[in-house]
Amino acid sequence: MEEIGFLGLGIMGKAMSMNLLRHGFKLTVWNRTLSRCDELVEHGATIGESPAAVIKKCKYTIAMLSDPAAALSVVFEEGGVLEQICAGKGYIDMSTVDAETSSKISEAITSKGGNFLEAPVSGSKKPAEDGQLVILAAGEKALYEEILPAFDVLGKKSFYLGQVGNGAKMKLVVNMIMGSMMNAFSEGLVLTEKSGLNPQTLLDVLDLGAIANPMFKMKGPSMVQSSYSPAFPLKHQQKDMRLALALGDENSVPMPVAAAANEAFKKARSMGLGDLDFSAVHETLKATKS
Ligand SMILES: NC(=O)C1=CN([C@@H]2O[C@H](COP(=O)(O)OP(=O)(O)OC[C@H]3O[C@@H](n4cnc5c(N)ncnc54)[C@H](OP(=O)(O)O)[C@@H]3O)[C@@H](O)[C@H]2O)C=CC1
Ligand SMILES: O=CCCC(=O)O
Repeated sequence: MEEIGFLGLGIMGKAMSMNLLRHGFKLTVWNRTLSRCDELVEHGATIGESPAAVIKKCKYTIAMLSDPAAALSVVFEEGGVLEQICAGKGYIDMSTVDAETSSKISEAITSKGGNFLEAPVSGSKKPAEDGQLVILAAGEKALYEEILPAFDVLGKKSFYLGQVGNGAKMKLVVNMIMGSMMNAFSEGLVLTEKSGLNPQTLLDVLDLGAIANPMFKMKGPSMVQSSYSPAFPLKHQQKDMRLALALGDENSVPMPVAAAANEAFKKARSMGLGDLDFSAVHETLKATKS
């Protein structure tokens, strides 16, 4: 396949680009904090000095950026994607953003003749390292088909969901459910301890029943030990709750459970826990229930 550009080498972008390099893809990478490119260069990537320089060099460029503000700035600011995007080039934004942000980016790219696909992912650091993400793509179908060889390396399954915005919405619904579940799980763990039971026994019981799931299994033991090394930073989960609640607002869908979960994530941010794993919301519940 043609050389691929990659913008944004945070937790996910680094793991995804390492995986592409391991599978023989040629990559040109860019990150706002340029030193984060060094490890990728050691593994064979080339550095592009700006998003525009990456777009100029590569037929396809993937972005994995923190939030709507970052996704917009990489496209629209000086040295950004728009300066070099043109007919025959494809831009694939895999960041988790809202449909409005994605549509703005899509309109700008397509007005210059480029092709656009949004493709947020379900799955975190480890699935990104192992090529086990679930890809929620929407936008230009032809670009989806052209980029499938890369998606096949990055993920275990890709969904094509139709028009731009549908991938963003699906991703926000999934993360809204995940954030709500994390809060219910955390309350259960606190209640277990406060009522004199062993939280490890709760984990064993949950894992054998109807609500067993990979998130409880993976995060439970570290939450019991108050250990929150970031796989999915809490500040990004709160961003996703906020964007999902706005989607609920737009569609007149009452979401009292998600709204309460969002407040808990906001509280965690106010306690300085935003850069820890989203499971650190557990600390806020422990604090309020002691
Ligand atoms: N971590 C996870 O488990 C998952 C995350 N996601 C989503 O993927 C995206 C990336 O997440 P993750 O890798 O965890 O996040 P990180 O916080 O680790 O990385 C964020 C990236 O965005 C860049 N960035 C932030 N602001 C700007 C800006 N204004 N201009 C240019 N670049 C900017 C950062 O650059 P710099 O290094 O300079 O700060 C960094 O490369 C998010 O949208 C997140 O919601 C989706 C699935 C799972
Ligand atoms: O957006 C982050 C999702 C994390 C996960 O699916 O485990």
